[in-house]
Amino acid sequence: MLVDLMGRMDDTLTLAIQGYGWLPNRLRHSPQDVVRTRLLGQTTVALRGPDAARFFYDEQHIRRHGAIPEPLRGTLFGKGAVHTLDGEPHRVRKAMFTALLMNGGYDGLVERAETAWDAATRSWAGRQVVLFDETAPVLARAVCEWTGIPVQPQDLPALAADLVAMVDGFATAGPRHWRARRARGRRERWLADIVTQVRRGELDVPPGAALAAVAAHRDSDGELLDPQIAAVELLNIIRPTVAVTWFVTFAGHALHRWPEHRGRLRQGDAVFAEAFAHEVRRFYPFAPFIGGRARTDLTWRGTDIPAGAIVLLDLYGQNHDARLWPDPYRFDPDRFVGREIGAFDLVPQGGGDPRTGHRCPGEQITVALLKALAVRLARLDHQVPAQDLDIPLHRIPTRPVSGLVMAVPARSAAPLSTH
Ligand code: HEM
Repeated sequence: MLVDLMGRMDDTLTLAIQGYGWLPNRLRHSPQDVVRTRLLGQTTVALRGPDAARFFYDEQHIRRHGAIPEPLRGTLFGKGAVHTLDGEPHRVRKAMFTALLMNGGYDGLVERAETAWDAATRSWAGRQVVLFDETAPVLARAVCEWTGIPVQPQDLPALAADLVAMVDGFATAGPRHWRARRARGRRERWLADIVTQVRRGELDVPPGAALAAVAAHRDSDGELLDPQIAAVELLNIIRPTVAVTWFVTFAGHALHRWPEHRGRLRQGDAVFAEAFAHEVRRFYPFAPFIGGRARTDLTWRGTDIPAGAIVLLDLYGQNHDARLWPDPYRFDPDRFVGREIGAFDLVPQGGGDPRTGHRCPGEQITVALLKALAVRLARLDHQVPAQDLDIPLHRIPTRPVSGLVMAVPARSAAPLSTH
């Protein structure tokens, strides 16, 4: 921890050094699960636990406008994104996402991902492949087909690389960050142009496809989205879908480390596959925390939170809290078999109600894709040769260093159906 010129402690450097460990380390010594510190020179209060999540997701307490620092807006989310809205403008924009992404709105996406995966695995026969690198174009193909965004097959690898770069570079300075910014600029221009073509009737889009819905969406002011903002929101569908690559790679890691889970997945046990997907999302590190700003002067468990202060909710720490998850560092999908998951318990993608709050609207899609691809991965005949499978916790976002190299024998080409 550093001390600023006024003698106040600032945790920015510690966060950069400790990554996922930073908040759990700071909160370990707080019986009230709250810690007050400074980030980027600003008062910051970090909270953990289901009650804290309820407090955090109360719109009377926390606003999102002005909460996301520019380096994150310029890479991960985009300027003017749904993530940064509050109140009625948020609800109207969010309704577009929940209609497209929840409760069967995503029909067809998983099937497309399975088809793309099967085509890819046929080309893996007799080769060594990197699971991370192979999965991203599979998901990019599936989500572009599903949203109606036109992409030539030969352009998919570059698109997948740009979408991965936007996620990979949000929490760092240096080359990864600049790669992310360039990727975002390039893809926003491309998609803004596509939206304009759709509006002019120059491009055919299947009715009901996400591209058509975003192009036609009207915000709470009754206006169509500026093409730039429409591009940002289309990226907020295709980028995180491709980000499921991280979880698929973690699933591959889990199957290698704990091969005893392979059998039930291979059999296509749907209840177990869903539990496995939840355990991957709980166990492995992805989103470390989320942030907002205090609307007014607040108090949480005796700690004052001044109006305007940054408020963080520790997602990674909550997903590894032994009070919620006994033996939290044991990878145990069975903990989710028969367990009702509360709205504020399992928070890899935020908490609360996605319809009214900022919780991720892509959670059902994430689980459905992960279930389907974990089953296929378990059925894929492959070896995991010696490699660096370390998952460094100081790096945000992290992944197995090798990306998970798999050696696929020549005769394992034929995929097995999950149906
Ligand atoms: C790869 C797995 C994913 C992870 C780890 C993840 C994580 C998150 C997190 C932590 C949030 C912020 C919640 C909050 O601020 O309260 C979020 C929001 C969001 N996610 Fe995801 N997500 C994933 C997949 C998806 C998918 C597949 C989609 C869409 C297809 C999606 C679309 C969104 C959108 C639009 C928001 C903004 C919601 C709002 O501000 O109201 N995410 N996600």
